[in-house]
Amino acid sequence: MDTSEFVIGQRWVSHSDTALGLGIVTDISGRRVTLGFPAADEERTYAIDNAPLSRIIYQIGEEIETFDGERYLVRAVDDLGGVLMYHADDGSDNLTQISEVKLSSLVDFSAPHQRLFAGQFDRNGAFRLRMATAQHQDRLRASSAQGLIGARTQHLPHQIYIAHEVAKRYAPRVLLADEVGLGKTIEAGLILHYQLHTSRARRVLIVVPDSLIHQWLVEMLRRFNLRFSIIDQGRYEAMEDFAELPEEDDDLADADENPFESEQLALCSLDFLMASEQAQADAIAAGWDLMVVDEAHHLAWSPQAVSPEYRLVEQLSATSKGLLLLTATPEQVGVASHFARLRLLDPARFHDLEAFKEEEKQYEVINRVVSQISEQGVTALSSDDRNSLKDWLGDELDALMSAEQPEQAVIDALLDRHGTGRVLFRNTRAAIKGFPERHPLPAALPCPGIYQHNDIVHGIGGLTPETAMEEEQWLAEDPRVAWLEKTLSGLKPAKVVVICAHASTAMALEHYLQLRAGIRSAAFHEHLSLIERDRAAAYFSDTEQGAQALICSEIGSEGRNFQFAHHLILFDLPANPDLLEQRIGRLDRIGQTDTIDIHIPYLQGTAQESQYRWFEEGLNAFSESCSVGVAVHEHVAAQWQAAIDGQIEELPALLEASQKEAERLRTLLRNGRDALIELNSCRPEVADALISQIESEEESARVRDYMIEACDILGVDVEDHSEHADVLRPGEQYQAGHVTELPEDGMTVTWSRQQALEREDMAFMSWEHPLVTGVMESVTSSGLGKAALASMTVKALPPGTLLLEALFTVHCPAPESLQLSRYLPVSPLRLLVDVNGRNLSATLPHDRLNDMCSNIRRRTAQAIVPQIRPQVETMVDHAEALAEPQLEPLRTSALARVREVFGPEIRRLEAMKKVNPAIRDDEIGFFREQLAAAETALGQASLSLEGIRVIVTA
Ligand SMILES: Nc1ncnc2c1ncn2[C@@H]1O[C@H](COP(=O)(O)OP(=O)(O)OP(=O)(O)O)[C@@H](O)[C@H]1O
Repeated sequence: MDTSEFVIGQRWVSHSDTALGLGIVTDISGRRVTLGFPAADEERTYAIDNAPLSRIIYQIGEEIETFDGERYLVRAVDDLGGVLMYHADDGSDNLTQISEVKLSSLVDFSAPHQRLFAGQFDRNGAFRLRMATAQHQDRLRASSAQGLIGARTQHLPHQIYIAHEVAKRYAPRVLLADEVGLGKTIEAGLILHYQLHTSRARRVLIVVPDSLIHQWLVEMLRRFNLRFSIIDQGRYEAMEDFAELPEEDDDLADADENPFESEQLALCSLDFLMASEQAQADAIAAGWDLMVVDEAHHLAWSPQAVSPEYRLVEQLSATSKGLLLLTATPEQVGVASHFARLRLLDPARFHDLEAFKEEEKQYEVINRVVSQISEQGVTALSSDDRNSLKDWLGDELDALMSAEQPEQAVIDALLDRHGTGRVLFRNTRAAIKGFPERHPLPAALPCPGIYQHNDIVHGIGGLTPETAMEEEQWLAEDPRVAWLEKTLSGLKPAKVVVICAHASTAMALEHYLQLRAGIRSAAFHEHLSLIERDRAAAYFSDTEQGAQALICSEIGSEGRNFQFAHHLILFDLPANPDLLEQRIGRLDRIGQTDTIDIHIPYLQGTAQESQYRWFEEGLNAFSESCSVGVAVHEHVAAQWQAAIDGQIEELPALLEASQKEAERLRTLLRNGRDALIELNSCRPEVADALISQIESEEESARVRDYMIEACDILGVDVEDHSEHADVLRPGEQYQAGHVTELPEDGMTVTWSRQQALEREDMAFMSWEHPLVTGVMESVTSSGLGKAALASMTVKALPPGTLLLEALFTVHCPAPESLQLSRYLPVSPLRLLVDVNGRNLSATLPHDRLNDMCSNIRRRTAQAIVPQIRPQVETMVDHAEALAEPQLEPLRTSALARVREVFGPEIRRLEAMKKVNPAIRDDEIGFFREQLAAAETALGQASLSLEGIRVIVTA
């Protein structure tokens, strides 16, 4: 660089530190030049020979801005002794003279060629990364697997189906009611992940029982990378401590005034909310996009009595757009409560309990017609059935019959428009198959004198007679205690879950086993703090040093994962059959590999024996999951009470009546409601197609290849760990701003889903891991790789020939929630042109060019750029001219796709509304608004130049 190039007053930019802004030459002495950088309030001195500086000269037609913020268009440029004078237009054809000295120091060279001319160009690899990022983002956003690839879960069809079906809805409001242990938490997690990943939701509240807080926190993080914050009493107390700080710390206290507002992803327990009016008010005031309530059977409701829990969730759900209720036993507290939960989801549809009950009676007929259609086709229907169809589907039937696949169209319409199809999903073990057997092992024990003497072995209390006695006494004399000790010793070292109804029983048993019998055990009950409970569960799950037995009160029968154990001891039996199912469900869940032994000690001639026999012989509830227990109980309530009260002679009649009623209900449900719900809860062909799509996404486009290249460019060291696994660590050239999720001490990652399922200590690097999405977003939104210079040797081209490789993407300013990328993908368009405007894109594809290009030394490149500027500008013009005609077809097909998706959806919802008020007005309104907004946004779409690589032949 020649000294004479620098003149005081000139504007230059540092390409090694662009954040300094536009510098001004303030001093030249000897072989050194000094620049002031007003934007950064800094001064720097450089050796003239190798100053990393580029001269900034605006061209005719470009916009300039003065330091006082006025903007002008350059019309002419004069060189006055080395300092430029711009003749600029203020937009009203008034020409003003502006010396470059007066230019604003805040410069943003956003156009790729401006960056190139300002010396802000990168090496070849950065351009390649930019191109690859655009291509991957484009493919991923258009994929139906989007939102479902990031979870560390096995692909189970029933879960993937539900997740996809629910997550794609606007503000979904559904009841996830799979049988115990089939993965409702996972389904909810998948839905949350999808909605958050696609920006359909941002604020989420999860409400669960106290005992499940930690499990949810961990599951959301390790499986879905979702970081929830727990809001509990401790958080409020910490806020009070802040409030007492001196005044200058007030901001800190204010910021946290409503913790539900300051968290985007909040997790709290229903018990805590019930105990704190302040927390209730805060949670309601905060407003949510999506709320999840686990173990929703606790929300009891009847027309006469509404539980406080129900009332609270009702208020909360009114402030949340979406709502996911989870329960394995929807009818545990009766059909009225089940109806009331549906009412929470959709008050317009479920407003009348009696009408709901009446409607359920129709299900059998609907199911019969559905089966007939799927077996024989629509045309084979009898005229009676056709008339019924007409009644159910109204005028819409004709349109459905002329659909491409009329059978499927009619069945879909029936499932959609009738019953609980849209809001209720329930998968059963019977439908999913592959679950291990359950093996009941009863142990009849003599009733001890202490109980007989007090006559406390009958009635509901007779199920837990020990609670009426002194602890010392029953521990010594209740034969179940000695039996328990012996059974546990006999099963050693197998892990055993012991469940009893009351905390006092669990505590006494655990002390006894630990201290007197020397059996390693842990207690799990409501009198322990959350941390103590988690510690107990962790001690139990430890395979080497852990406890053999976990003695739980009833709170251990909900939600917890104990499938690594194969033995369950029911120290007593619950009165409610659904509670029995919940207890067994701790072991009988996804991941259970062995037959489950259910040990049932009971005292002969007492309520315990009647209850055991009722469950076993009346309901067959030990060997098989029983969904009709509560309904059967309602039917035989008087006989059951008599048997429990000690009228043993009533037992045979009770058992017979229960068997009959259970059979009748099972047949009814199999033919009616359950069949319809099952059809709606998993369509295997849709689920399989989705899974194939996810798998091919995982297999075809290798996230590892992409990330290895990104790591190389962003200064992250990649160390081989083992097959499928690497260790990522910040390296010497680490660009932290692009890799925000990488911890300082690095992380071990696996690229294989299978390994991720086995090795929880490794992060699962999928296309949806935050580290990967973070890198992609950062590459696209930053200037990295926007401009590059490369050299290439090709015999056919004379040295010094210039080529320009350009990357265009479609730019469509619209809210992310519109999801326009699904219809108008960024559609990366790559063009290769020469100075004469020849389109060489097909002759030299990107990959081939990559192999041929090599980097140019930075100093050489800096010297070349000013010389080739006019040719580069010409080539950019050529590329833009070639790109422009490609926009219209993209826009037209995007518009067609938007209409294709929204149009039928709106028509369908409108048709449904005529026969079924399940459809909310805001849902239809939402789709209409989305369509209108999408059409407007698409009209404004444009092509934007996102990157250039200038290639100079050598
Ligand atoms: N797709 C999956 N991949 C891996 N593990 C899974 C998957 N689905 C479920 N599991 C595991 O199976 C167990 C049961 O799942 P989950 O807790 O979601 O069931 P649930 O239906 O909510 O149970 P409950 O009715 O007891 O509340 C958990 O340990 C969960 O981690």
